[in-house]
Amino acid sequence: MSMLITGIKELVTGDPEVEGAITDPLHAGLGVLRDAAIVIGGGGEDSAPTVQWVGHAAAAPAADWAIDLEGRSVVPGFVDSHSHLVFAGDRSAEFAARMSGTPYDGGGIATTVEATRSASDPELRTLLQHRVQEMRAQGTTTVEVKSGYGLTVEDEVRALRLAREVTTEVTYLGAHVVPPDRRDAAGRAAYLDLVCGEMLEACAPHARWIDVFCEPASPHAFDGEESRRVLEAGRAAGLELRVHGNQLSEGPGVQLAVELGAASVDHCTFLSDADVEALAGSGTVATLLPGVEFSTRQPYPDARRLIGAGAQVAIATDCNPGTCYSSSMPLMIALAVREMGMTPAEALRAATAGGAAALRRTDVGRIAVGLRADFALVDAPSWLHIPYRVGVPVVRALEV
Ligand SMILES: N=CN[C@@H](CCC(=O)O)C(=O)O
Ligand SMILES: [Zn+2]
Repeated sequence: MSMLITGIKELVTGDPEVEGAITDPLHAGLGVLRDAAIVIGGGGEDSAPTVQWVGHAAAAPAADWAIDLEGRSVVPGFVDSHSHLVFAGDRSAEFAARMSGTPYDGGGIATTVEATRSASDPELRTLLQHRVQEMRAQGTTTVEVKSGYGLTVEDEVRALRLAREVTTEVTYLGAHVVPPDRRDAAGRAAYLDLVCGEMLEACAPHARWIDVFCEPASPHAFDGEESRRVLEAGRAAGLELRVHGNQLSEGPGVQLAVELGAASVDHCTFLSDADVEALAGSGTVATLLPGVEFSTRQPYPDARRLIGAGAQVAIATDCNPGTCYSSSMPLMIALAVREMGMTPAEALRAATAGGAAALRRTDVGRIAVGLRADFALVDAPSWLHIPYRVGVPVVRALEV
């Protein structure tokens, strides 16, 4: 069975080469078709429908069924390549303190670890499912989910098992922080042994990725050498690499990520010229998390400097209880445009194809023949309404 989706005022394909795409600078890199249609087909119990045809509505082939979007717009489903959705507890008071000047240093993570360990599986599952639904309701169709609020073998495995119920993009983050009861030198060394040994062995079968919070400026996180050890152990266990780097200060995270061939280094708030240069010539995506800067009152990363140098950029929510409790990719797009100087087209691309690159995925982030039918519906005549109508729920995942 095939279905024709027609009445699309603007269709963002993400393929700049698509025939008939608008060529002006406002739409650069997006492959936008006006008055467009899509035909999807296939799919069944175990597989999603795929795109069979994309083009101007006037040239659309017949299909078994048709739906008319009556002048709304369609974009690729957002790819949120960085989130920490498996947690319990509340840290709103920490947010309030930051708004009146208390700096973020990662110390609050311990509060979430305690609450998460105390929650039952059904409680955590319900919280996780609710957050994923919240994301879909705002246009996100692919999400990466990290562990990192368990910090024992059992609790990290549990977080990964739960994450695997909602996504294939599961990340082992035992190296989020050193647990508070292990902060002396011996305890720290023993925790690192655990993260790279028994905990890794138990977690690797449940994850695709390994991540580390590389931040020498935080007493809770890991320095360059510790991070290298974590990443190399993860790689030896068959995991692919991603890094939290350069969030609170210039540091070794970016260089390490590039050197080890990580798919992405995330935050990139404080970068040296050498960091920018390294990213520009690399296969490592710079993932920017503007909601973190919003919620921690930090300066925003310099997206123009990265884009100008030729680095590949993604944006993601980092949805977590500490630095950014927002699941909204539309808000991240708006912040990227308003606060980081990205054009609307660059921001939308970073939230779709950029996120896909950060997850090394070629099957999402674009709308093209042969790819999964993975779309978000914009209740407006133009995709530009995503940042333009900031705070208004104009975009949601399109269920087909
Ligand atoms: N910086 C490290 N981890 C998270 C924050 C976690 C938390 O504060 O609970 C982040 O990406 O910002
Ligand atoms: Zn994070």
